[in-house]
Amino acid sequence: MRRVVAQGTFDIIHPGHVHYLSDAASMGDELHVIVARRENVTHKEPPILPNRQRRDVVAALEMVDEARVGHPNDIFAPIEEIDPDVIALGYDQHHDDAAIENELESRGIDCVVRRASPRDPHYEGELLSTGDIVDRILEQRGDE
Ligand SMILES: Cc1cc2nc3c(=O)[nH]c(=O)nc-3n(C[C@H](O)[C@H](O)[C@H](O)COP(=O)(O)O)c2cc1C
Ligand SMILES: Nc1ncnc2c1ncn2[C@@H]1O[C@H](COP(=O)(O)OP(=O)(O)OP(=O)(O)O)[C@@H](O)[C@H]1O
Repeated sequence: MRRVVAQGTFDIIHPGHVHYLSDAASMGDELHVIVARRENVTHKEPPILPNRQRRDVVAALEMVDEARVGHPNDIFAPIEEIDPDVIALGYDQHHDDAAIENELESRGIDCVVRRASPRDPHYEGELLSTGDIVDRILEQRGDE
């Protein structure tokens, strides 16, 4: 049973997330998703929605076998628990593949690090980024 791990913030779910998770799922037999805790999202605006709500929506997606809110301070704790064969990074995720591979090796976890592919808009106006969705909400509802 080839286990794949995917991860992210997954604030407002959109087709880009669906593409990423489908891509990750195709890399093995079982897809486990780690949903970033709000306090660990420091490289951009923090998510709007609660950890639990973001996890619940990800868990409901058909290609996801299991989803969990990540560890508060050791991002490799869930990796040790899941013991994946593949970690599928998102096409634009800010992580350093080599650094993750080194950490996996130092923890004795036999797992490859791969990158998923990007999903570009299929039509005018399709929004495939949470940040862009929030911007559009602010534009259209911001002054209510
Ligand atoms: C291998 C791996 C393990 C992770 N484990 C956790 C974790 O245990 N807890 C957590 O809050 N975030 C975890 N994350 C998510 C990161 O904290 C980061 O917030 C996330 O990758 C943001 O990606 P995004 O900008 O695409 O949403 C993990 C990420 C990776 C790549
Ligand atoms: N359009 C897309 N195509 C492919 N993968 C995507 C796309 N959008 C997001 N992802 C992937 O989904 C995962 C989670 O993304 P995240 O929760 O950061 O949402 P986001 O839409 O990328 O947010 P933002 O654009 O505000 O940074 C990341 O690995 C990211 O690479």
